[in-house]
Amino acid sequence: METLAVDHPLVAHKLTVLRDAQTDSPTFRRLADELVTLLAYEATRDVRVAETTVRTPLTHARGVQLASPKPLVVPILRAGLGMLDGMTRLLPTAEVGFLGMVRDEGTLQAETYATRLPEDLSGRQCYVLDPMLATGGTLAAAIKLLLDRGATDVTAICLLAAPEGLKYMDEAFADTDAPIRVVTAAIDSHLNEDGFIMPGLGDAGDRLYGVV
Ligand SMILES: O=P(O)(O)OC[C@H]1O[C@H](OP(=O)(O)OP(=O)(O)O)[C@H](O)[C@@H]1O
Ligand SMILES: O=c1cc[nH]c(=O)[nH]1
Ligand SMILES: [Mg+2]
Repeated sequence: METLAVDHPLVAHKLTVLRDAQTDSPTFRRLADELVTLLAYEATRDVRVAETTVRTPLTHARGVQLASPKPLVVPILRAGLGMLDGMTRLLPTAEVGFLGMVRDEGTLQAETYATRLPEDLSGRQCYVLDPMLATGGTLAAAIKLLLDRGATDVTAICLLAAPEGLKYMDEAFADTDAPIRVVTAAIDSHLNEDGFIMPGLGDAGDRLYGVV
């Protein structure tokens, strides 16, 4: 598995405001959206394109367009939904599938409660959106599901990742041939005893949408 922590002053600035406990929900949503677009720029570096030609006002020019089959973007509900607009702004022609997953806050085990994905993902590049990679249980389960349906490579975009979760993912996909990537704004220090990322930003879903 490949991990990229994006080193850019604008990414660091937006992440700092997201971490701030004083940041309200509307500001949190806007910054998460902006941050995803910056991360998506790096995450889509290997997106498949096909050569094409266009007619300029003067002559012809060679260029590229997104290749078929189109990439699939998969936000993991609920918090990943806060990253969808920022991603599709950069990849407007991508298709979108949905995965609903929730982590049991006692056992830290992820459970899938909704799946709305194409049955066959053969040849598809997939981009999974989830702001928090904590133990890695949620993201690993989501990526396995996509690989089982034939996805050829999977890139996860996360706002924050914990070293424990990255190690778990590394081990989970050690024998997988398909390229797996994690692109994140930062790798934090550790998980606390409740499985929260430290220093982190708290519960991303609650900060985006409120406590349920
Ligand atoms: O790496 P893990 O230890 O599996 O934890 C990370 C998961 O926890 C959060 O979701 P949560 O279960 O809080 O659901 P929500 O998005 O509905 O708030 C987060 O958005 C990830 O999906
Ligand atoms: O720190 C964490 C860990 C899991 N889920 C979150 O929203 N935040
Ligand atoms: Mg949550």
